Amino acid sequence: MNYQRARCIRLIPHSNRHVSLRYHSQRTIKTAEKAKAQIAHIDAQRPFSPALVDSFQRKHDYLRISLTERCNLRCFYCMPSEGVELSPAGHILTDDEVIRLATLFVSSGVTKIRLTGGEPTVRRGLESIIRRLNELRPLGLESIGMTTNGLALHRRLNSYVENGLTHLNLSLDTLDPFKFEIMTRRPGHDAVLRSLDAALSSPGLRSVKLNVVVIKGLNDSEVLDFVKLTANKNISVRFIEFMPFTGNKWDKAKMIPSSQLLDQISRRYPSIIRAPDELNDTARSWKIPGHVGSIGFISSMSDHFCSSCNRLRLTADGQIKVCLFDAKEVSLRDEMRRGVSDANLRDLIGRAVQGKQEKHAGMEDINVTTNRPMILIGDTQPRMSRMRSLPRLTTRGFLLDDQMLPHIHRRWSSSSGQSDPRLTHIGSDGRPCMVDVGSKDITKRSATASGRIYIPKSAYDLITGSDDAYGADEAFQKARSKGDVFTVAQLAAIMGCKRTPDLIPLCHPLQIFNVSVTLTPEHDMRQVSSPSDQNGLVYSIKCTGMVTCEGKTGVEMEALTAVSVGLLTVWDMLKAVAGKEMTIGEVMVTHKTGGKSGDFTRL
Ligand SMILES: Nc1nc2c(ncn2[C@@H]2O[C@H](COP(=O)(O)OP(=O)(O)OP(=O)(O)O)[C@@H](O)[C@H]2O)c(=O)[nH]1
Ligand SMILES: C[S@@+](CC[C@H](N)C(=O)[O-])C[C@H]1O[C@@H](n2cnc3c(N)ncnc32)[C@H](O)[C@@H]1O
Ligand code: SF4
Ligand code: SF4
Repeated sequence: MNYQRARCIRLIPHSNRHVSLRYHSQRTIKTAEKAKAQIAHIDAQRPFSPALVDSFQRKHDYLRISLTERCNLRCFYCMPSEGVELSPAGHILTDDEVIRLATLFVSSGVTKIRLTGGEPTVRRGLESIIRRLNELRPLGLESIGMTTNGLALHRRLNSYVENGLTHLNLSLDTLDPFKFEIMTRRPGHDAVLRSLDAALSSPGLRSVKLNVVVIKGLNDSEVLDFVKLTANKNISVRFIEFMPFTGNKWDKAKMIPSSQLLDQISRRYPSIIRAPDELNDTARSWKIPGHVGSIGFISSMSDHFCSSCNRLRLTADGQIKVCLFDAKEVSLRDEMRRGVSDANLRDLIGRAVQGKQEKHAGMEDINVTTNRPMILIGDTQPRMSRMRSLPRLTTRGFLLDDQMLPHIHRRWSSSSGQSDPRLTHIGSDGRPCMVDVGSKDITKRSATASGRIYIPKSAYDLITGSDDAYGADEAFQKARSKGDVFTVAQLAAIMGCKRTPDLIPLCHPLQIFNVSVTLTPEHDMRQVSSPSDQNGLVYSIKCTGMVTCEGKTGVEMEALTAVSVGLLTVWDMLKAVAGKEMTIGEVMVTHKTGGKSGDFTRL
């Protein structure tokens, strides 16, 4: 049975908004009431699958599909600094599985699909997925949206639109290229601006929205600059409240409530007026008379919109997630791979939807330790002035100013807890010595380090399993005969870590509790001198090592050794095919806890 949802333009202001976001004219209220009545009438005529209606009578006609866990940026608010462990390739839904599920959801009443990630544009065959989704229009699908960071969009946008993409949300948190690198931990600001231009001049797109996550002390100084963009661009700029997810160092003090931003904008633009929202929209819309575009506030934290929630999400590894903030998931992938029928699949979806909570927990109570990081779910003061304080160049080439340092970067301090440029392993006689840690307290400590080996595409394909073209090549057979690169390198890293005091002369022997090492193949656009393919992609393996112990001194040397040995092992295993082209770099401590000097995180 096909359950079709009523279709009409919904321009209903929400009723449960923060008071300062709420006022609107009597006329708008009448129009809204009329539209509501029309929707109720049409809904009554066309049944909606009960599987998509939850116990609070919310109808879920909006499906967000995460197409990948991978991303070519590393936004600090979205993923932990040590990265995320990716699902093995075989766990990710195939194109056919995505389309089968999308078809089932659309025939049950979903009218809107949004593709997200990770970064959806890094998914192979995205055009074809959009084209196949577009074929679901006769079943009731009305719009195909995508949320993207825009890094690799400008070249392919036309083709996405030709295949059926109708709505584009572009994420860009800053208009300052330096700050962009700090927030995303990658270069590429220019490319995103090019994508924005391409989107605004694409006649096929029905809407272009700009997502700006506002972080106190980082980009809140740019709010009025973003508002200015709406003067002559037909764009909706949405200011998003910073939300907590596993590993993103959320802090209430860094989140600026939407109402505060609205106050700030109203002071500069007193004539600002409330604009109609689309039904179930996450954003409250406002408009400045005379501006072509509009602005919106997504206040997920300070003033949630759960009562009108119509969203379901499908993670890249095929789990249905009924709420962004609920860690519960049900694997549709496993059932499909067991050969379940569509009817049983729909029942399973129905049971998950029935379990949906009324709303997310309060701001302080959201359990961020058990939910996924945002990247795996799919979904500050006057402009930083270089006059105020001289920017500093960090070792990774990032510019930081003094205001940002307390929020995002704690500098190392010496064992005495004071900032001290003295070399602790050189004694007063100028000779090498170990640091006497006898008087220090035993504390629980951890350190995470990471590093990267850049490799050519052919080697990347070989170890990630997409190397059919090289199957017969002797050098490749030799490299392969050494075994699974990832497993061997992981073991080598763990063993290397345990030998740290034998390798580094003045290191203390420590009793290590745990060593965890991950190796992640990545390909993305970078400005490094490593060889890239014809699309400008650079291929690398990132090694991350986390070590914990209880002791009188830290384990950062152990974490660094683990990473270095892991990367050297990848080199050894690949040298037959890529020896002269590989580069090892970016070895650094990214996170540290415990000890007198306290916690440290490097962005
Ligand atoms: N609480 C909550 N916030 C959400 C949800 N989906 C998206 N958001 C918020 O909306 C922001 C922008 O997400 P987008 O991917 O652009 O999606 P959207 O705003 O729903 O997109 P539209 O289809 O244009 O309404 C995210 O950063 C979240 O803050 C949701 O289901 N629940
Ligand atoms: C997870 S991303 C995935 C799609 C794509 N990679 C992108 O960045 O647009 C979807 C949206 O979530 C937003 N987001 C990520 N982490 C967030 C957080 N902690 N709080 C609020 N929004 C967040 C991003 O800014 C982006 O607009
Ligand atoms: S917000 Fe988007 S671009 Fe940034 S790390 Fe997350 S998935 Fe990638
Ligand atoms: S928090 Fe959950 S219930 Fe609330 S709007 Fe988001 S997905 Fe819907």
